[in-house]
Amino acid sequence: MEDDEPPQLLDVSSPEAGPSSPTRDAYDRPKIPLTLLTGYLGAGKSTLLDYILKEEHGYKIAVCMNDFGDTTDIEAKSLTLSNPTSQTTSTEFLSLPNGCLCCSFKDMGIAAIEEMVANAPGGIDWVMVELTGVADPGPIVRSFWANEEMGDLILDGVVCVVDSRNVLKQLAEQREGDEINECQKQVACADVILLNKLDLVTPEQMKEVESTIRTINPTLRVHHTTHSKAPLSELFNLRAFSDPTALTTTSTTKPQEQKHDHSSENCSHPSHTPTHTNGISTILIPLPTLSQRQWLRLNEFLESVLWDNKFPGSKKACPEILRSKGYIKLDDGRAYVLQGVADLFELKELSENQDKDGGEGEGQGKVVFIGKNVGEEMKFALEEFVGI
Ligand SMILES: Nc1nc2c(ncn2[C@@H]2O[C@H](COP(=O)(O)OP(=O)(O)OP(=O)(O)O)[C@@H](O)[C@H]2O)c(=O)[nH]1
Repeated sequence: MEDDEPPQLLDVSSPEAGPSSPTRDAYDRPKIPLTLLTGYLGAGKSTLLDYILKEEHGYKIAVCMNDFGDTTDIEAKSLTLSNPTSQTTSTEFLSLPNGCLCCSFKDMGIAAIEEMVANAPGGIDWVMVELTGVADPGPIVRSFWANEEMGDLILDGVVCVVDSRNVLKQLAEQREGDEINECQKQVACADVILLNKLDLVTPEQMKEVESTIRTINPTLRVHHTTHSKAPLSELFNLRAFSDPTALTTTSTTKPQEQKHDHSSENCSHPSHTPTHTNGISTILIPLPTLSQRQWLRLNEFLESVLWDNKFPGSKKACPEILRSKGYIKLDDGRAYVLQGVADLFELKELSENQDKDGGEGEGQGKVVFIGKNVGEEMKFALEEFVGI
């Protein structure tokens, strides 16, 4: 997108979405969608929030930031505009001219965020929570997701901003005991990546960055940005934890493009052979239509691998899984989508409509595991245990 081009305001695929329906229910449930924002130190997270807080996009977004650090100008402006006579310097809670709310976020628990949203003047359409640059998003994603049943928020997706100039170096940073580093975890856990600082890399460097990022996480939607300027429609309504098309909509959007581009150059699909990058690897296991028995065996396999960290029926430890996704078809016509973050996973049955909406490639069942040293062993073990 060009600098002076207005952002795309609404996701037309989501008729409920929009500024005219502030209490809309994006999931047919009275819950407020929440986006987690990750990215390594200096990648451009605050720049993205700054952009969102200033743009006229029509959403009432509550933005929870780690601190107001780089946004003192917003703070000053909003305080002046909302209450010109006020001398207050409070940075607890700011109402911005475009309807957004901004709050300082330090060790703020989910309950506190929910309370803040419930008490927000005029209501809130969306919540964005920025994590620190060195945060491992896995446990945080897991907590928000686990809280959904009981809470008022629903996790829409994880957006990760990447400094395209430095990310290869950051991904390669060694940690004690060959641990997966934070940058790798952030990429592995993301649903959408902004390959930011496009102005600081050559097209060849960008290509290398994108291919490395996709090797770590082949299920990503990728946007190339400068100063984190991505249309909200590309960041919101991802339904990453409930969307049957999550595995088939990987795409790249370059700044001048408004729509997903599925050309072979820009669209990457998960590889069937494991791909390794700095200790993180990914495997896609194609699944045939499963019988009832095979379906139960698959459930057992997932429980053993994700909960007990073992291959079923064996004492052998299996690789640490950071993220799992899948689409499973049964021979009785049912279809399920698998979403997993670390040991937490969910198999959600798709309604006929959702399944029809699955888009290209939904006919092929598959499971994708992203984790440390995930290899063919995982594929062989699953195939043998499930009997496919
Ligand atoms: N040249 C260039 N600079 C950028 C771009 N995006 C952000 N920056 C600059 O990069 C620096 C870091 O950006 P921030 O938005 O503060 O990064 P952050 O991810 O919030 O950083 P932490 O809070 O340290 O985790 C700032 O000086 C931004 O102005 C870009 O696309 N191009």
